[in-house]
Amino acid sequence: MHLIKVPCSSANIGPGFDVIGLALSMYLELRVSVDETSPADASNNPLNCTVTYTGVGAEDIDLNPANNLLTRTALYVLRCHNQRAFPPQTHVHIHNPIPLGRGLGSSGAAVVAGVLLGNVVGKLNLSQPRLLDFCLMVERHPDNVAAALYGGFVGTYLNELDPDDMARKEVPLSEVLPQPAGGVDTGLTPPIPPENIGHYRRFDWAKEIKALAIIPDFEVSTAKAREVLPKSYTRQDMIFNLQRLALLTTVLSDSPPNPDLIYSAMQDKIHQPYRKTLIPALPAILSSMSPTSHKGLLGICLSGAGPTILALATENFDAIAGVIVQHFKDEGITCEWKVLEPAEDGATIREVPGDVPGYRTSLKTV
Ligand SMILES: Nc1ncnc2c1ncn2[C@@H]1O[C@H](COP(=O)(O)OP(=O)(O)O)[C@@H](O)[C@H]1O
Ligand SMILES: N[C@@H](CCOP(=O)(O)O)C(=O)O
Repeated sequence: MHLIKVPCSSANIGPGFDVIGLALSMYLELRVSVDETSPADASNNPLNCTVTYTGVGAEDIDLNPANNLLTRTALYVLRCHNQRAFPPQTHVHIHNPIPLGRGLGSSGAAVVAGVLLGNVVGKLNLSQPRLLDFCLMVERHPDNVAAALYGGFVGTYLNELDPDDMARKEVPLSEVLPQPAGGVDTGLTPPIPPENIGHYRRFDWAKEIKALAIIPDFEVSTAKAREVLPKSYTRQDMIFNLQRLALLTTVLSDSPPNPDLIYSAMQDKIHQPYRKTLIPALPAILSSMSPTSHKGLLGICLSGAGPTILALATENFDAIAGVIVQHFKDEGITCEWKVLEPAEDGATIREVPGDVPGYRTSLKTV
C-alpha cells in the first residue's frame, strides 16, 4: 500500500498575492491500494476506484470517484497518459484534517494528492516539474500547490507561454476535469499540460518563527474571495506591495527575527482590503494588533483567501490567539486555533505495510 502525505499551506503571507506560499504541519493523508489480480467490475464501478474518507467534511465530500476533486485530478493525469480508468480494484482512503474553505489550502493539497495518486497508480514516474504542470492545470494560482508539493516557504511564478500553450493552459476547468455523468467515459482526451508552466524558489525560514492559525467557524470559497478583487490596481498600491514583498522573502529568514521589519513586510493593499467584506472581524484584527501591542507577535495577515488569520509569532501564542478569537466572538463567530510549523518536506509518498482501513479484502502492495 502507498501512503501519500500532503501538507496544508498558507498563501500570500500579506503582500505576496498569488506568489508566496508556506507549507504547514497539518497533512492530508491518502492510503492507496490496488489489486490488479481481481477482475474489474465495469458495470458497478466503471472507474475501478472506491473512495472512503475520514476527517473534516466527512458529511459533505462527494465520494463518487467521478466527482471527488482528488480522484478527478488523478483521472485527469491518467487520461493524459492514455489510461481511461484506475487500475482494477483501486481503493483510496482519504484522511483529511485540513479545514475546507478556510484559506489553509485544502483544495491545493487535494490537487497535489490527486496528481501524485495518478502518478503512482498509473506507474508514470513523472518528474517534479511535470507534477507541478499537472497541478497548475487544475489549481491555477501557483502559491498553494508549489508549497504543498515542494514544502517550506516558497516564491512562485508562471512562465509566459507561447500562444498555443497559453490556450491549452487556459481551457475551462470543466474540460480539464470533465464530470462524466455516472462515471461514463466520453472517450475524449483532456488537454495535455504545456511543459514548464510554473517555477518555484525556496526561501529560508528562521527556526524561532511559528505560525499561529486562527480558524473561524465559517467557510469562504476561494473562487468567491477572488471575485471581490478589482481587475486593476493603482501604481501606488502595486509599489506598496512590491516594496514589502522584496523585504518579506528575506526578513523571515533572519535569526533572531526583527518584529518591526516583519510586521511592515506583511502589509498588503491588493487583496486583504477587498476581502474584509467577506470576513467581518478582519479590519479590527489587522488594525489593532502589532509587535508593540502584543509581545511575541511578528506579523499578521489573512491566510490565503481567508477567513483564517495567520499570526507569525515567537512566543505568547495563547494570549495572541485569545485576542483574535475574541475579535471574532464580538462578531458572533467561534474559532479554533493551532500552532503550526513549516512543513519542510512537502508532499511525500512511501510504501507502508497493511490494508486500507475498512476495506473488505486483503490487498497486495502496488
Ligand atoms: N480532501 C479533499 N477531497 C475532496 N475535495 C476536497 C478536499 N479538500 C478540499 N476539497 C474541495 O475544495 C473545496 C475548498 O477549496 P477552496 O474554496 O479553494 O478553499 P481552501 O483551499 O482555502 O480550503 C472544498 O469545498 C472541496 O470541494
Ligand atoms: N493566492 C490565492 C490563495 C488562495 O488560497 P486558499 O488557501 O484560500 O485556497 C488567493 O489569495 O486567492
